[in-house]
Amino acid sequence: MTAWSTPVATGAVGGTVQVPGSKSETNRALVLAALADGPGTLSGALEARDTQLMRDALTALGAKIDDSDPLLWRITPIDEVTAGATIDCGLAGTVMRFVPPVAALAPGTVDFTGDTHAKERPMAGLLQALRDLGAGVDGDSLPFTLTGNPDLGATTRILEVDSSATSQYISGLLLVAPRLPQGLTVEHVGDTLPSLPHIGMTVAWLRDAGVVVDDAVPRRWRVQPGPIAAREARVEPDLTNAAVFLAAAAVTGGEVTVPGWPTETDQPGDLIRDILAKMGAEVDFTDAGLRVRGTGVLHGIDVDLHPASELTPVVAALAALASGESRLRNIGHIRGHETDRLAALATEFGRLGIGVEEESDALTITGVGSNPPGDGGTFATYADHRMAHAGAIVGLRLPQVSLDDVSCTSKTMPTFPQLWTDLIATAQS
Ligand SMILES: O=C(O)C1=C[C@@H](OP(=O)(O)O)[C@@H](O)[C@H](O)C1
Ligand SMILES: C=C(OP(=O)(O)O)C(=O)O
Repeated sequence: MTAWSTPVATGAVGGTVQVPGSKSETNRALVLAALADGPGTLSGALEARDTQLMRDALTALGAKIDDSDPLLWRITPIDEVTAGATIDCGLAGTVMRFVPPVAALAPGTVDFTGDTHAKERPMAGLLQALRDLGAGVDGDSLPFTLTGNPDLGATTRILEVDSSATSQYISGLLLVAPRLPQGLTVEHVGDTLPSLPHIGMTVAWLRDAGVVVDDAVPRRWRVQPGPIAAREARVEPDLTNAAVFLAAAAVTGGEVTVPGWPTETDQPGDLIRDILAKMGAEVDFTDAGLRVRGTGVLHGIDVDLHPASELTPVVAALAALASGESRLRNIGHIRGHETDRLAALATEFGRLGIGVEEESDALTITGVGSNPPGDGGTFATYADHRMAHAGAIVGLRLPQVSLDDVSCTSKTMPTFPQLWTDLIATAQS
Protein backbone atom coordinates (compact mmCIF):
# COMPACT_ATOMS: atom_id res chain seq x y z
CA MET A 1 0.00 0.00 0.00
CA THR A 2 1.37 3.39 -0.98
CA ALA A 3 -0.64 6.34 0.34
CA TRP A 4 -0.57 9.43 -1.88
CA SER A 5 -1.70 13.01 -1.32
CA THR A 6 -3.25 14.16 -4.56
CA PRO A 7 -2.04 17.57 -5.75
CA VAL A 8 -4.53 20.44 -5.74
CA ALA A 9 -4.42 22.55 -8.93
CA THR A 10 -3.95 26.19 -7.97
CA GLY A 11 -4.44 27.34 -11.56
CA ALA A 12 -4.83 26.10 -15.12
CA VAL A 13 -2.72 23.13 -16.16
CA GLY A 14 -0.96 23.23 -19.52
CA GLY A 15 0.97 20.42 -21.09
CA THR A 16 1.43 17.50 -23.40
CA VAL A 17 1.01 14.01 -21.98
CA GLN A 18 2.45 11.04 -23.86
CA VAL A 19 0.05 8.29 -22.80
CA PRO A 20 1.32 4.68 -22.77
CA GLY A 21 -0.11 1.97 -25.05
CA SER A 22 -3.58 0.48 -24.86
CA LYS A 23 -4.01 -2.40 -22.42
CA SER A 24 -6.85 -3.86 -24.46
CA GLU A 25 -4.90 -3.78 -27.72
CA THR A 26 -1.64 -5.02 -26.17
CA ASN A 27 -3.25 -8.08 -24.60
CA ARG A 28 -5.22 -8.95 -27.75
CA ALA A 29 -2.06 -8.56 -29.84
CA LEU A 30 -0.11 -10.82 -27.47
CA VAL A 31 -2.72 -13.62 -27.60
CA LEU A 32 -2.95 -13.44 -31.39
CA ALA A 33 0.85 -13.40 -31.74
CA ALA A 34 1.11 -16.44 -29.45
CA LEU A 35 -1.34 -18.33 -31.68
CA ALA A 36 0.05 -17.04 -35.00
CA ASP A 37 1.65 -18.96 -37.85
CA GLY A 38 5.11 -17.46 -37.34
CA PRO A 39 7.16 -14.97 -35.30
CA GLY A 40 5.76 -11.45 -34.99
CA THR A 41 6.52 -8.10 -33.38
CA LEU A 42 4.63 -5.55 -31.36
CA SER A 43 5.44 -1.85 -31.09
CA GLY A 44 3.86 0.75 -28.83
CA ALA A 45 2.94 -2.04 -26.37
CA LEU A 46 1.97 -1.24 -22.79
CA GLU A 47 4.44 -2.04 -20.01
CA ALA A 48 2.22 -2.58 -16.96
CA ARG A 49 1.04 -5.27 -14.57
CA ASP A 50 -1.84 -6.51 -16.76
CA THR A 51 0.41 -6.95 -19.79
CA GLN A 52 3.19 -8.53 -17.70
CA LEU A 53 0.66 -11.07 -16.41
CA MET A 54 -0.36 -11.77 -20.01
CA ARG A 55 3.27 -12.18 -21.12
CA ASP A 56 3.92 -14.54 -18.19
CA ALA A 57 0.75 -16.55 -18.92
CA LEU A 58 1.49 -17.02 -22.62
CA THR A 59 5.13 -17.87 -21.86
CA ALA A 60 3.97 -20.52 -19.39
CA LEU A 61 1.76 -21.96 -22.15
CA GLY A 62 4.69 -22.19 -24.58
CA ALA A 63 5.18 -18.82 -26.32
CA LYS A 64 8.55 -17.04 -26.30
CA ILE A 65 8.34 -13.30 -25.71
CA ASP A 66 11.43 -11.11 -25.92
CA ASP A 67 10.53 -7.74 -24.41
CA SER A 68 14.11 -6.60 -23.81
CA ASP A 69 13.56 -3.75 -26.28
CA PRO A 70 10.62 -1.76 -24.85
CA LEU A 71 9.94 -0.31 -28.30
CA LEU A 72 9.69 -3.66 -30.10
CA TRP A 73 8.58 -6.88 -28.44
CA ARG A 74 9.31 -10.08 -30.40
CA ILE A 75 6.93 -13.00 -30.05
CA THR A 76 7.59 -16.58 -31.13
CA PRO A 77 4.27 -18.41 -31.17
CA ILE A 78 3.29 -21.46 -29.16
CA ASP A 79 4.15 -24.69 -30.96
CA GLU A 80 1.93 -26.94 -28.84
CA VAL A 81 0.10 -25.51 -25.81
CA THR A 82 1.95 -26.69 -22.69
CA ALA A 83 0.02 -28.35 -19.86
CA GLY A 84 0.98 -28.20 -16.18
CA ALA A 85 1.35 -24.43 -15.75
CA THR A 86 -0.15 -22.21 -13.06
CA ILE A 87 -1.43 -18.92 -14.49
CA ASP A 88 -1.66 -15.88 -12.22
CA CYS A 89 -4.44 -13.62 -13.53
CA GLY A 90 -3.83 -10.88 -10.94
CA LEU A 91 -6.90 -8.66 -11.22
CA ALA A 92 -6.71 -8.51 -15.03
CA GLY A 93 -10.00 -9.19 -16.81
CA THR A 94 -8.20 -9.67 -20.11
CA VAL A 95 -5.95 -12.36 -18.60
CA MET A 96 -8.68 -14.24 -16.74
CA ARG A 97 -11.01 -14.23 -19.81
CA PHE A 98 -8.55 -14.44 -22.75
CA VAL A 99 -6.08 -17.07 -21.44
CA PRO A 100 -8.41 -19.95 -20.39
CA PRO A 101 -9.60 -20.49 -24.01
CA VAL A 102 -5.92 -20.81 -25.05
CA ALA A 103 -5.19 -23.17 -22.14
CA ALA A 104 -8.22 -25.24 -23.18
CA LEU A 105 -6.13 -26.41 -26.17
CA ALA A 106 -3.56 -28.02 -23.81
CA PRO A 107 -3.23 -31.81 -23.55
CA GLY A 108 -3.62 -31.74 -19.76
CA THR A 109 -4.42 -29.45 -16.86
CA VAL A 110 -3.66 -25.76 -16.28
CA ASP A 111 -4.30 -24.04 -12.92
CA PHE A 112 -5.63 -20.48 -12.73
CA THR A 113 -5.32 -18.19 -9.74
CA GLY A 114 -5.55 -14.45 -9.06
CA ASP A 115 -5.73 -11.59 -6.55
CA THR A 116 -8.17 -11.77 -3.65
CA HIS A 117 -10.78 -9.65 -5.41
CA ALA A 118 -10.33 -11.53 -8.70
CA LYS A 119 -12.29 -14.34 -7.07
CA GLU A 120 -15.35 -12.05 -7.10
CA ARG A 121 -15.11 -11.20 -10.81
CA PRO A 122 -17.55 -13.00 -13.14
CA MET A 123 -16.13 -16.11 -14.81
CA ALA A 124 -19.04 -18.58 -14.88
CA GLY A 125 -20.28 -17.81 -18.42
CA LEU A 126 -16.84 -18.32 -19.95
CA LEU A 127 -16.09 -21.49 -17.99
CA GLN A 128 -19.45 -22.98 -19.01
CA ALA A 129 -18.67 -22.13 -22.64
CA LEU A 130 -15.34 -23.94 -22.36
CA ARG A 131 -17.12 -26.98 -20.90
CA ASP A 132 -19.58 -26.85 -23.80
CA LEU A 133 -16.58 -26.91 -26.16
CA GLY A 134 -15.23 -30.05 -24.49
CA ALA A 135 -12.80 -28.80 -21.82
CA GLY A 136 -13.11 -29.64 -18.11
CA VAL A 137 -13.28 -26.96 -15.40
CA ASP A 138 -13.65 -27.66 -11.69
CA GLY A 139 -15.31 -24.41 -10.56
CA ASP A 140 -17.21 -21.30 -11.58
CA SER A 141 -14.76 -18.63 -10.43
CA LEU A 142 -11.06 -18.17 -9.73
CA PRO A 143 -9.15 -20.21 -8.63
CA PHE A 144 -9.90 -23.20 -10.87
CA THR A 145 -8.21 -26.02 -12.71
CA LEU A 146 -8.92 -26.39 -16.40
CA THR A 147 -8.45 -29.68 -18.25
CA GLY A 148 -7.72 -29.01 -21.89
CA ASN A 149 -8.91 -30.92 -24.91
CA PRO A 150 -6.84 -30.89 -28.10
CA ASP A 151 -10.11 -31.60 -30.00
CA LEU A 152 -11.73 -28.53 -28.47
CA GLY A 153 -14.88 -27.46 -30.27
CA ALA A 154 -14.63 -30.26 -32.86
CA THR A 155 -18.34 -31.06 -32.59
CA THR A 156 -19.72 -27.62 -31.66
CA ARG A 157 -22.11 -26.04 -34.14
CA ILE A 158 -23.17 -22.89 -32.32
CA LEU A 159 -21.80 -21.90 -28.91
CA GLU A 160 -24.37 -20.01 -26.83
CA VAL A 161 -22.83 -17.68 -24.26
CA ASP A 162 -24.45 -15.31 -21.80
CA SER A 163 -21.99 -12.42 -21.94
CA SER A 164 -24.12 -9.89 -20.06
CA ALA A 165 -21.62 -9.82 -17.17
CA THR A 166 -18.69 -8.89 -19.40
CA SER A 167 -17.95 -8.61 -23.12
CA GLN A 168 -14.60 -10.29 -22.41
CA TYR A 169 -16.16 -13.79 -22.50
CA ILE A 170 -16.95 -13.35 -26.19
CA SER A 171 -13.64 -11.66 -27.00
CA GLY A 172 -11.70 -14.50 -25.33
CA LEU A 173 -13.58 -17.17 -27.28
CA LEU A 174 -13.25 -15.33 -30.61
CA LEU A 175 -9.48 -14.97 -30.19
CA VAL A 176 -8.94 -18.78 -30.22
CA ALA A 177 -11.81 -19.54 -32.61
CA PRO A 178 -9.71 -19.71 -35.83
CA ARG A 179 -7.55 -22.40 -34.22
CA LEU A 180 -10.52 -24.75 -33.65
CA PRO A 181 -11.06 -27.45 -36.29
CA GLN A 182 -14.40 -25.99 -37.46
CA GLY A 183 -13.79 -22.40 -36.41
CA LEU A 184 -16.60 -21.23 -34.16
CA THR A 185 -19.99 -19.54 -34.17
CA VAL A 186 -20.65 -17.69 -30.92
CA GLU A 187 -24.10 -16.38 -30.05
CA HIS A 188 -24.80 -14.06 -27.12
CA VAL A 189 -27.97 -15.18 -25.34
CA GLY A 190 -28.18 -12.72 -22.41
CA ASP A 191 -30.33 -9.59 -22.09
CA THR A 192 -27.66 -6.94 -22.33
CA LEU A 193 -24.22 -6.91 -23.86
CA PRO A 194 -21.87 -4.30 -22.39
CA SER A 195 -18.73 -2.85 -23.96
CA LEU A 196 -19.72 -3.94 -27.48
CA PRO A 197 -16.95 -1.80 -29.06
CA HIS A 198 -14.41 -4.00 -27.25
CA ILE A 199 -15.82 -7.00 -29.16
CA GLY A 200 -15.52 -4.89 -32.31
CA MET A 201 -11.86 -4.35 -31.40
CA THR A 202 -11.37 -8.14 -31.14
CA VAL A 203 -12.98 -8.66 -34.55
CA ALA A 204 -10.80 -5.93 -36.08
CA TRP A 205 -7.60 -7.46 -34.68
CA LEU A 206 -8.64 -10.91 -35.98
CA ARG A 207 -9.36 -9.51 -39.45
CA ASP A 208 -6.04 -7.66 -39.48
CA ALA A 209 -4.43 -11.08 -38.90
CA GLY A 210 -6.21 -12.49 -41.96
CA VAL A 211 -8.99 -14.29 -40.08
CA VAL A 212 -12.45 -14.33 -41.70
CA VAL A 213 -15.12 -13.14 -39.26
CA ASP A 214 -18.78 -12.65 -40.12
CA ASP A 215 -20.52 -10.32 -37.65
CA ALA A 216 -23.40 -9.30 -39.93
CA VAL A 217 -26.02 -10.74 -37.56
CA PRO A 218 -26.18 -8.75 -34.31
CA ARG A 219 -24.95 -10.68 -31.26
CA ARG A 220 -23.63 -13.54 -33.41
CA TRP A 221 -20.07 -14.02 -34.65
CA ARG A 222 -18.91 -16.67 -37.14
CA VAL A 223 -15.13 -17.21 -37.24
CA GLN A 224 -13.72 -19.39 -40.03
CA PRO A 225 -10.98 -21.86 -39.14
CA GLY A 226 -7.55 -20.99 -40.48
CA PRO A 227 -4.16 -19.54 -39.68
CA ILE A 228 -3.66 -16.36 -37.66
CA ALA A 229 -1.10 -14.41 -39.68
CA ALA A 230 2.12 -13.36 -37.96
CA ARG A 231 2.32 -9.56 -38.00
CA GLU A 232 4.27 -6.45 -37.21
CA ALA A 233 1.49 -5.05 -35.08
CA ARG A 234 1.24 -1.57 -33.60
CA VAL A 235 -0.63 -0.50 -30.46
CA GLU A 236 -2.37 2.88 -30.09
CA PRO A 237 -2.09 5.04 -26.95
CA ASP A 238 -4.63 4.00 -24.30
CA LEU A 239 -7.51 6.44 -24.77
CA THR A 240 -9.28 5.49 -21.53
CA ASN A 241 -6.11 6.15 -19.58
CA ALA A 242 -5.70 9.41 -21.51
CA ALA A 243 -9.11 10.55 -20.25
CA VAL A 244 -7.82 11.34 -16.76
CA PHE A 245 -5.32 13.90 -18.12
CA LEU A 246 -7.86 15.48 -20.47
CA ALA A 247 -10.19 15.78 -17.47
CA ALA A 248 -7.53 17.88 -15.71
CA ALA A 249 -7.69 20.41 -18.56
CA ALA A 250 -11.48 20.57 -18.41
CA VAL A 251 -11.56 20.94 -14.60
CA THR A 252 -8.84 23.58 -14.27
CA GLY A 253 -9.64 25.67 -17.36
CA GLY A 254 -6.29 24.58 -18.75
CA GLU A 255 -5.07 22.86 -21.90
CA VAL A 256 -3.80 19.31 -22.41
CA THR A 257 -2.65 17.66 -25.63
CA VAL A 258 -2.34 13.90 -26.08
CA PRO A 259 -0.09 13.08 -29.06
CA GLY A 260 -0.87 10.10 -31.28
CA TRP A 261 -4.65 10.18 -30.72
CA PRO A 262 -5.99 8.14 -33.66
CA THR A 263 -8.58 9.80 -35.89
CA GLU A 264 -10.17 6.37 -36.36
CA THR A 265 -10.06 3.79 -33.60
CA ASP A 266 -11.79 0.75 -32.08
CA GLN A 267 -11.13 2.00 -28.54
CA PRO A 268 -14.31 2.98 -26.66
CA GLY A 269 -12.24 5.50 -24.70
CA ASP A 270 -12.54 7.75 -27.77
CA LEU A 271 -16.03 8.60 -26.44
CA ILE A 272 -14.37 10.91 -23.90
CA ARG A 273 -14.03 13.54 -26.67
CA ASP A 274 -17.78 13.80 -27.01
CA ILE A 275 -18.37 13.70 -23.24
CA LEU A 276 -15.90 16.51 -22.55
CA ALA A 277 -17.36 18.64 -25.34
CA LYS A 278 -20.90 18.11 -23.97
CA MET A 279 -19.70 19.12 -20.50
CA GLY A 280 -18.36 22.41 -21.88
CA ALA A 281 -14.72 21.86 -22.87
CA GLU A 282 -13.28 22.65 -26.29
CA VAL A 283 -11.96 19.55 -28.03
CA ASP A 284 -10.05 19.54 -31.29
CA PHE A 285 -7.32 17.83 -33.25
CA THR A 286 -4.14 19.82 -33.88
CA ASP A 287 -0.89 18.81 -35.60
CA ALA A 288 0.36 17.82 -32.12
CA GLY A 289 -2.53 15.49 -31.25
CA LEU A 290 -5.87 15.74 -29.48
CA ARG A 291 -6.21 19.00 -27.56
CA VAL A 292 -8.71 19.68 -24.79
CA ARG A 293 -9.18 23.20 -23.45
CA GLY A 294 -11.16 23.97 -20.34
CA THR A 295 -13.45 26.95 -20.75
CA GLY A 296 -14.14 27.64 -17.09
CA VAL A 297 -17.56 26.02 -17.56
CA LEU A 298 -18.21 22.39 -16.63
CA HIS A 299 -21.84 21.25 -16.95
CA GLY A 300 -23.38 18.09 -15.59
CA ILE A 301 -24.16 15.38 -18.14
CA ASP A 302 -26.69 12.61 -18.77
CA VAL A 303 -24.83 9.78 -20.45
CA ASP A 304 -25.33 6.10 -21.31
CA LEU A 305 -21.92 4.54 -20.62
CA HIS A 306 -22.93 0.96 -21.51
CA PRO A 307 -20.59 0.83 -24.53
CA ALA A 308 -17.65 2.52 -22.79
CA SER A 309 -18.18 1.63 -19.16
CA GLU A 310 -14.48 1.68 -18.26
CA LEU A 311 -14.74 5.49 -18.56
CA THR A 312 -17.19 5.63 -15.63
CA PRO A 313 -14.80 6.56 -12.78
CA VAL A 314 -13.28 9.48 -14.70
CA VAL A 315 -16.68 10.73 -15.93
CA ALA A 316 -18.06 10.39 -12.40
CA ALA A 317 -15.20 12.53 -11.08
CA LEU A 318 -15.86 15.17 -13.75
CA ALA A 319 -19.54 15.09 -12.77
CA ALA A 320 -18.59 15.53 -9.12
CA LEU A 321 -16.80 18.80 -9.92
CA ALA A 322 -19.34 20.05 -12.50
CA SER A 323 -22.25 22.37 -11.86
CA GLY A 324 -25.65 20.71 -11.69
CA GLU A 325 -26.74 17.12 -11.71
CA SER A 326 -25.27 14.27 -13.80
CA ARG A 327 -26.64 10.84 -14.51
CA LEU A 328 -24.38 7.96 -15.60
CA ARG A 329 -26.64 5.18 -16.86
CA ASN A 330 -26.72 1.56 -17.95
CA ILE A 331 -23.59 0.50 -16.12
CA GLY A 332 -24.79 -2.20 -13.69
CA HIS A 333 -22.16 -4.67 -14.91
CA ILE A 334 -19.28 -2.52 -13.62
CA ARG A 335 -20.10 -3.90 -10.17
CA GLY A 336 -18.02 -6.80 -11.55
CA HIS A 337 -15.01 -4.69 -12.58
CA GLU A 338 -11.84 -4.38 -10.45
CA THR A 339 -14.19 -3.54 -7.59
CA ASP A 340 -17.92 -2.80 -7.40
CA ARG A 341 -17.34 0.61 -8.99
CA LEU A 342 -20.87 1.94 -8.40
CA ALA A 343 -20.63 1.22 -4.67
CA ALA A 344 -17.01 2.39 -4.44
CA LEU A 345 -17.67 5.72 -6.20
CA ALA A 346 -20.81 6.37 -4.12
CA THR A 347 -18.97 5.58 -0.87
CA GLU A 348 -15.81 7.55 -1.56
CA PHE A 349 -17.48 10.63 -3.10
CA GLY A 350 -20.05 10.54 -0.29
CA ARG A 351 -17.27 10.52 2.30
CA LEU A 352 -15.84 13.69 0.73
CA GLY A 353 -19.23 15.42 0.91
CA ILE A 354 -20.24 15.00 -2.74
CA GLY A 355 -23.89 14.03 -3.30
CA VAL A 356 -24.22 10.63 -5.02
CA GLU A 357 -27.29 8.45 -5.40
CA GLU A 358 -26.51 4.84 -6.27
CA GLU A 359 -29.00 2.71 -8.20
CA SER A 360 -28.62 -0.86 -9.39
CA ASP A 361 -27.23 0.28 -12.75
CA ALA A 362 -26.72 4.05 -12.50
CA LEU A 363 -25.23 6.91 -10.52
CA THR A 364 -26.78 10.34 -10.04
CA ILE A 365 -24.17 12.84 -8.95
CA THR A 366 -24.77 16.37 -7.71
CA GLY A 367 -21.76 18.39 -8.79
CA VAL A 368 -20.11 20.71 -6.28
CA GLY A 369 -19.78 23.51 -8.88
CA SER A 370 -18.07 26.53 -7.38
CA ASN A 371 -18.50 25.34 -3.79
CA PRO A 372 -16.24 22.33 -3.23
CA PRO A 373 -16.52 20.91 0.28
CA GLY A 374 -13.43 21.83 2.25
CA ASP A 375 -12.41 18.96 4.49
CA GLY A 376 -10.93 16.44 2.07
CA GLY A 377 -10.00 13.10 3.55
CA THR A 378 -8.91 9.61 2.63
CA PHE A 379 -10.14 8.22 -0.68
CA ALA A 380 -10.02 4.42 -0.81
CA THR A 381 -8.99 2.91 -4.16
CA TYR A 382 -10.03 -0.74 -3.62
CA ALA A 383 -7.01 -1.91 -5.69
CA ASP A 384 -8.72 -0.24 -8.67
CA HIS A 385 -6.55 1.90 -10.95
CA ARG A 386 -9.52 3.88 -12.18
CA MET A 387 -10.69 4.67 -8.63
CA ALA A 388 -7.23 6.22 -8.18
CA HIS A 389 -7.80 8.31 -11.32
CA ALA A 390 -11.20 9.45 -9.98
CA GLY A 391 -9.68 10.41 -6.60
CA ALA A 392 -6.90 12.36 -8.29
CA ILE A 393 -9.42 14.37 -10.35
CA VAL A 394 -11.61 15.37 -7.39
CA GLY A 395 -8.39 16.17 -5.50
CA LEU A 396 -7.67 18.90 -8.04
CA ARG A 397 -10.32 21.05 -6.37
CA LEU A 398 -11.01 19.46 -2.97
CA PRO A 399 -8.14 20.09 -0.55
CA GLN A 400 -6.30 17.29 1.22
CA VAL A 401 -7.58 14.30 -0.66
CA SER A 402 -5.32 11.36 0.03
CA LEU A 403 -5.49 8.04 -1.83
CA ASP A 404 -5.01 5.11 0.54
CA ASP A 405 -3.04 3.32 -2.17
CA VAL A 406 -1.80 4.65 -5.50
CA SER A 407 0.23 1.54 -6.39
CA CYS A 408 -2.91 0.05 -7.97
CA THR A 409 -2.31 2.36 -10.95
CA SER A 410 0.46 -0.06 -11.99
CA LYS A 411 -2.32 -2.27 -13.38
CA THR A 412 -2.41 -0.28 -16.62
CA MET A 413 -0.24 2.84 -16.12
CA PRO A 414 2.64 2.55 -13.63
CA THR A 415 3.77 6.04 -14.66
CA PHE A 416 0.48 7.65 -13.57
CA PRO A 417 1.67 9.26 -10.28
CA GLN A 418 4.64 10.90 -12.03
CA LEU A 419 2.71 11.98 -15.13
CA TRP A 420 -0.03 13.44 -12.92
CA THR A 421 2.39 15.22 -10.58
CA ASP A 422 4.26 16.74 -13.55
CA LEU A 423 1.03 17.88 -15.24
CA ILE A 424 -0.49 19.43 -12.13
CA ALA A 425 2.82 21.16 -11.33
CA THR A 426 2.34 23.21 -14.51
CA ALA A 427 -0.59 24.89 -12.76
CA GLN A 428 1.60 26.01 -9.90
CA SER A 429 4.38 27.47 -12.05
O1 LIG B 1 -11.88 -6.49 -23.74
C1 LIG B 1 -11.34 -5.55 -23.15
O2 LIG B 1 -10.15 -5.22 -23.35
C2 LIG B 1 -12.13 -4.81 -22.15
C3 LIG B 1 -13.50 -4.93 -22.14
C4 LIG B 1 -14.34 -4.19 -21.17
O3 LIG B 1 -14.76 -5.13 -20.19
P1 LIG B 1 -16.31 -5.31 -19.76
O4 LIG B 1 -17.03 -5.85 -20.94
O5 LIG B 1 -16.22 -6.22 -18.61
O6 LIG B 1 -16.78 -3.94 -19.39
C5 LIG B 1 -13.60 -3.03 -20.52
O7 LIG B 1 -14.37 -2.47 -19.49
C6 LIG B 1 -12.26 -3.51 -20.01
O8 LIG B 1 -11.58 -2.47 -19.38
C7 LIG B 1 -11.40 -3.96 -21.19
C1 LIG C 1 -12.56 -3.04 -16.34
C2 LIG C 1 -11.24 -2.83 -16.53
O1 LIG C 1 -10.28 -3.78 -16.61
P1 LIG C 1 -10.24 -5.33 -16.88
O2 LIG C 1 -9.51 -5.50 -18.18
O3 LIG C 1 -9.47 -5.91 -15.73
O4 LIG C 1 -11.66 -5.84 -16.94
C3 LIG C 1 -10.70 -1.47 -16.65
O5 LIG C 1 -9.50 -1.35 -16.98
O6 LIG C 1 -11.43 -0.49 -16.42
